[in-house]
Amino acid sequence: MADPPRSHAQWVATEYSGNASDDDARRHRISPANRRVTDGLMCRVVRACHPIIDIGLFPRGWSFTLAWQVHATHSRSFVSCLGSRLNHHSGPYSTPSPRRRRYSSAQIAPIRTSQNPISRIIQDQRPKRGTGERPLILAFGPLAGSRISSRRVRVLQETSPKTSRISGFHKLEIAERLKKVSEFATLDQVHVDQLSASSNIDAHLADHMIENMISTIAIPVGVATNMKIDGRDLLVPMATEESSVIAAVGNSSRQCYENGGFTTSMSGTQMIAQIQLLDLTDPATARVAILERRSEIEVICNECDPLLVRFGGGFRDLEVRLIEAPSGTMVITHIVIDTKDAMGANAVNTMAERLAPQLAEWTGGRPLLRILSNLADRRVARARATWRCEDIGGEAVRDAMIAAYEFADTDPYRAATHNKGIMNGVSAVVLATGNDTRAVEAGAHAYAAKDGWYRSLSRWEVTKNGDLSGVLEMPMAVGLIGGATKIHPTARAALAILDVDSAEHLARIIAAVGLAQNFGAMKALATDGIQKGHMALHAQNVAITVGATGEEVAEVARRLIESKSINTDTADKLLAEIRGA
Ligand SMILES: CC(C)(COP(=O)([O-])OP(=O)([O-])OC[C@H]1O[C@@H](n2cnc3c(N)ncnc32)[C@H](O)[C@@H]1OP(=O)([O-])[O-])[C@@H](O)C(=O)NCCC(=O)NCCSC(=O)C[C@@](C)(O)CC(=O)[O-]
Ligand SMILES: NC(=O)C1=CN([C@@H]2O[C@H](COP(=O)(O)OP(=O)(O)OC[C@H]3O[C@@H](n4cnc5c(N)ncnc54)[C@H](O)[C@@H]3O)[C@@H](O)[C@H]2O)C=CC1
Repeated sequence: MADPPRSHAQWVATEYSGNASDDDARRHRISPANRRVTDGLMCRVVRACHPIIDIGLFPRGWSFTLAWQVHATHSRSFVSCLGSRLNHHSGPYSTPSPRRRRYSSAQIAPIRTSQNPISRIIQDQRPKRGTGERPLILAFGPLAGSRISSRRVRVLQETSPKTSRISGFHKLEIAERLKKVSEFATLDQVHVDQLSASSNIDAHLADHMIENMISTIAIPVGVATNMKIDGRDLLVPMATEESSVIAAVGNSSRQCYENGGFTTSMSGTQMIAQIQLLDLTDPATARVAILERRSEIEVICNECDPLLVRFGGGFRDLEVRLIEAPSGTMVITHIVIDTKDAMGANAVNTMAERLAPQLAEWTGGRPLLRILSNLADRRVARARATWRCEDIGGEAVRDAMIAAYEFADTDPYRAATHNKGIMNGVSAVVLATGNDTRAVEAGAHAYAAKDGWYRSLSRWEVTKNGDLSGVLEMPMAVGLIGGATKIHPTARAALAILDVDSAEHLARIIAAVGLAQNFGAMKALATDGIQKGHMALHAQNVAITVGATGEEVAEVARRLIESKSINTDTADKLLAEIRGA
């Protein structure tokens, strides 16, 4: 077999034969079971032969031809080993039989095709006219598991061979990157224009914020009204793509506004970084040896970030835990750092990396991971509010909401959705202020499981006056310094609307929004159901989906709500009516 060319990708094919009867083979081609089997086979092959891309499976009679793309980076031995692996993995659709053909690696040969290898293979494998058989074409890699339509086949023919291996992509200008993406994905001009459009963040700033940047995506920012937090009236900016989220916060806050709104507090602004030590024969001794070095550790950590120390932050505490793992006992050191107005991930990661070699020297252990924990349980924001029974619709509503809460607190299936509702509010403020949504979300869900099972982040009770009281406590690692908070102009503007003077202040506001959101969703669910309010607001999106523009949007939405059938079919008809079609 010839070496694969070093400059471009090429297609290589081999043929597989099953020992199934012709009837079975015919069934193979049409049955979902076979689809699963062949998909499974190919998944394993793909895994085994990574980084192959674009594998096609083409039935011919009762045999299959596999074709895959080989790249310049693939060595001859790599290509050769494919054969044995494919043979090895071909079991699931072939029962043992002498009739089964097995292919040695030597029999795998590049298909000699000119410019259209895929089209050639497809033609080769197409059943004869008049047999009534339709070729089944399964694609893998970029088209994983899909049955390729003739249009997709055309696209494949036109664009293959294509590769995602683009060295130096990050060094290109934004426009050049976009051109490459557009060629790779054969984008229509309308998509290219959309991706090139400017937004309220300068493209060059965005290019510095992330890697391989080609565009920006604008998420609507709204403000929640009616919020009174710790006696102060606030408008809270929220960035979200979901309708009814901001309305719910305003509506919930309205209902407790006269009763004082929200009261908030916070446990502190401390973050934990973990350092993992392995290979210790005497982990208990190592643990104590580390604890003895507390003051040295404090110095090492604080020396990493004099600016943080100047702002009143720095080392606060030390914990050392022993974790039993299958490979032995791990010694896990926690450094607890007050990161003040920074979220603090970079700050504590630097300290953990600086400290790790010292821990190794003191204990003889092997340091491995050195990274913050997103379970920021030393940075818990709290919010509470009481809704007067008469302000929320009476005892029946209150009791229904308590029952809704109890469901969430005892059933993880419900708790996940309940907490998602809380995060609708939380993540929207976190995003609007340029903070790290994933960090806060990870912390929230880990905290929700802190008692050993996944439960509600909020607690709801009936007060002695018969009112409804809600409490939310959750880790809130957000900052005013660092990350995107200082550099994203929209985040800066959002922080200006909030007029917050510390990360703690911001975290407390976010907790209040989370509680308001939770109240709104629970009340809707326990009374009218979510669709009434949510879908009424979502109706505008449905109108836009079917092509309504300008004033048509509100009109189609209005008629959709009236019709009580908020879906695209109805919207289509209503739009046609409005346009007099
Ligand atoms: C949607 C509402 C607020 C309607 O509630 P409503 O009582 O019909 O509203 P209203 O028209 O009587 O207005 C009352 C107030 O709501 C606000 N409001 C009302 N409409 C707007 C609007 N267009 N834009 C901005 N604010 C609005 C506004 O504050 C207004 O006061 P006003 O300004 O008139 O003095 C209510 O039904 C609600 O809160 N529903 C819950 C919505 C929700 O949770 N959405 C999230 C998406 S669903 C989800 O993802 C989470 C979930 C539900 O699965 C979580 C879970 O399961 O727990
Ligand atoms: N698992 C995770 O959550 C991870 C998150 N990140 C990212 O880390 C970034 C946040 O890291 P940071 O350390 O906050 O950012 P940063 O390193 O940009 O800024 C923090 C630094 O700002 C200085 N500073 C100035 N004024 C300060 C004040 N008043 N209070 C506190 N520090 C002050 C301090 O030197 C401090 O170390 C986010 O972008 C996050 O997405 C990074 C790694 C992991």
